[in-house]
Amino acid sequence: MSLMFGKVKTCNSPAAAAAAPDRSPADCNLVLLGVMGCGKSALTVRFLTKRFISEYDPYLEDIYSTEEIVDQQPVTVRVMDTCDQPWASAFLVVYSIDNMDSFKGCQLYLQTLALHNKTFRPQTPIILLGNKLDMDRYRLVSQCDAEALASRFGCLFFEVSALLDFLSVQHVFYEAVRRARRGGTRGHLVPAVYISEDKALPSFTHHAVLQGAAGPRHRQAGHCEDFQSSEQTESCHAHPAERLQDLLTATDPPPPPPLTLSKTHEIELYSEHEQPHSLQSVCSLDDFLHITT
Ligand SMILES: Nc1nc2c(ncn2[C@@H]2O[C@H](COP(=O)(O)OP(=O)(O)OP(=O)(O)O)[C@@H](O)[C@H]2O)c(=O)[nH]1
Repeated sequence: MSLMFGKVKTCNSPAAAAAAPDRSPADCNLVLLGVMGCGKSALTVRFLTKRFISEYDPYLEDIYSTEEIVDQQPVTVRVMDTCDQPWASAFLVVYSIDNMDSFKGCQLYLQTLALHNKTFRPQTPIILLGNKLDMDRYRLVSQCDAEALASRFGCLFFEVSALLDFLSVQHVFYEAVRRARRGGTRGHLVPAVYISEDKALPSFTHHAVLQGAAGPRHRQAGHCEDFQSSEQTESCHAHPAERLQDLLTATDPPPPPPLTLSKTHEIELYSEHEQPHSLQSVCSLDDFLHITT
C-alpha cells in the first residue's frame, strides 16, 4: 500500500500569519487508534473540517495535514486515522461510550503503548478519548471506569461527541499537540508498529497484530473469544506485547517508508455556519469520505 501524505495547505489565516511570519511550523503527528466504528474518521474529519459526516468508507486510510495555531504557536498537525506510520508525536486511543468492546480494545492498545513508552524516551503522550457523548443515554462505559483506566496508564482522558461538538474535539487535538510539545517528542522516531485494530478487539476479533510499517491492514474479524488466549497462538498472530517486544529489541528503528504523493487538490470546505476552511490533501475529500447523503 502506498502511503499518502496530505500536503500542508498554505496558511490562510491572518492569525497564523501574524504568529509566525518568518518561521516554519513544527510538526505534530497524531495517530488515532481504536476499534472499527468507534468514530476515528468522524473525529478526524470533525477536527479538520469542522463538519460531521456520518458515513465513511472504512477501507480508506489517509493522512491529512493542517496548519493550526496552538497557544500562539504555529504547528503542522498531521492526523493519521489508524494508519501504519512508524512515528507519532501523540496517540489518541478512541472508544465509543456506548460500546464496551471498543473500551476493552482500548485497554489492549494502552498496554501495547505502555510497553513502548517504557523503552523509549521521551514518552509519547497518549490520550484516552471516549467518543459519541451524544449517546449518553445508551452509555455502557462509565466515566469512572475510563478515568481509572486512564489513570492506570498515566494518560489524559476526555469524552467528546464528534457528532455534536467541534470545539471539544478541537480541544482534545490541541491538547495532544501541547502534550507532544511538552514531551519534546517533536521529530521523535518510534519503531514501526502497526496495530490491526480489528484484531485488537478482545471479544469478537482474533488477535492484535503488530507488524512492520509496510504490513497490511487486516479487516476480517476472527473468532477468538478470550483476549488472554491470544497469547498461545502462532507467531504471526502473537500477543501484541510479544510482537512489540520483538520490534523494540531491534537496535535501530526501521526507516520511514517512502512517501508517495498522488494528486493534489485544494479543497474548500464550508460548513453552514463557519468560515471556509481550506485544506489541501492528496486526494479529494470525496475520495476520502464516502458521503452517502
Ligand atoms: N452518534 C454518534 N455517532 C458517531 C459519532 N462519531 C462517529 N459516529 C458514527 O459511528 C460510525 C463509525 O464512525 P467512523 O468514524 O467511521 O468510525 P471509525 O472508528 O473510523 O471506523 P473504521 O474506519 O471502520 O475503523 C459512523 O456511522 C459514524 O456516523 C458521534 O460522536 N456520535
